[in-house]
Amino acid sequence: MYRCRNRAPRRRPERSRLPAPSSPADWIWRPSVTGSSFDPPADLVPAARTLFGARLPLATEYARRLATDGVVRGLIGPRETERIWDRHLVNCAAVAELIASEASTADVGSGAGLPGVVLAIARPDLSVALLEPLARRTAFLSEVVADLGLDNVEVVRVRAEDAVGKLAPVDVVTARAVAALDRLSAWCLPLAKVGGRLLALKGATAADEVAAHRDAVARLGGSEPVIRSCGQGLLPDPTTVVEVVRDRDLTPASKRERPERPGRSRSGRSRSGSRPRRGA
Ligand SMILES: C[S@@+](CC[C@H](N)C(=O)[O-])C[C@H]1O[C@@H](n2cnc3c(N)ncnc32)[C@H](O)[C@@H]1O
Repeated sequence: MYRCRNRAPRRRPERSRLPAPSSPADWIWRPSVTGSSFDPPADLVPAARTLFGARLPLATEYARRLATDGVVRGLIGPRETERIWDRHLVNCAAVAELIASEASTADVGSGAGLPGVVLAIARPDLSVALLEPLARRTAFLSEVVADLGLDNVEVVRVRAEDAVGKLAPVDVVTARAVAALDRLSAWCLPLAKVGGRLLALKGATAADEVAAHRDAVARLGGSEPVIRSCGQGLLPDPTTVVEVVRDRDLTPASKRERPERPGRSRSGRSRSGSRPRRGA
């Protein structure tokens, strides 16, 4: 059952094997250059400046939200607070180098906003739809998007497989830690335009996943997966991404988005609200 966003936040993280969040005073931070404990650690400042530019303060505010609210509300593990910047912010922002300017994107299984919110901060030219089925997470995402003033982001509470035909096909679908490559391709490729791409942030399992699932990806209308490394020369630990191009449209006609006829809404009513005349 979904929680009401007005209720007191749950105190324990979702995975019960994780310890309960400690108080902010117990969090371990690497040295900061400007004195705020939520700033990037000194060794990541050059990368953070390159990736976020003038929007670095927004990224820092997002880091603060993840490390405070995000932990208290069980959206991110308490141990993640000490690696918010390397494992989450710069790691996700590095993927922006694979995305063309002004692209439309959808982040499937966005969770607390990774990588979608990070990409929206780093790249205000993108439009970003955050797709997430769990109400508690979409509540957090909506608050963050409003508080950070991210006007290039839309939060959509939906399962990826139910979004086909409801969301206009996008140039790029991103996903991190959501599903294995075969299931991910089944969910994500139908959300991309033909010629659009799935960028799956995969880490060390990338090569094994490609070997295990390339046939399934081809059957789902995807290209041969290519492994990309993002943030080379910038990050101590570059981000590994599996890229799949949507080669073919295998979406059943019944699930495709139906373009509106000029002057008519989908209900069959004209924009003025009257029913079309027979034979008109
Ligand atoms: C392990 S979390 C990863 C969250 C985030 N991407 C990250 O890297 O921190 C997986 C997320 O996928 C979401 N998810 C699971 N099944 C999904 C589906 N069918 N469609 C969209 N999201 C889904 C979950 O609700 C959850 O938020």
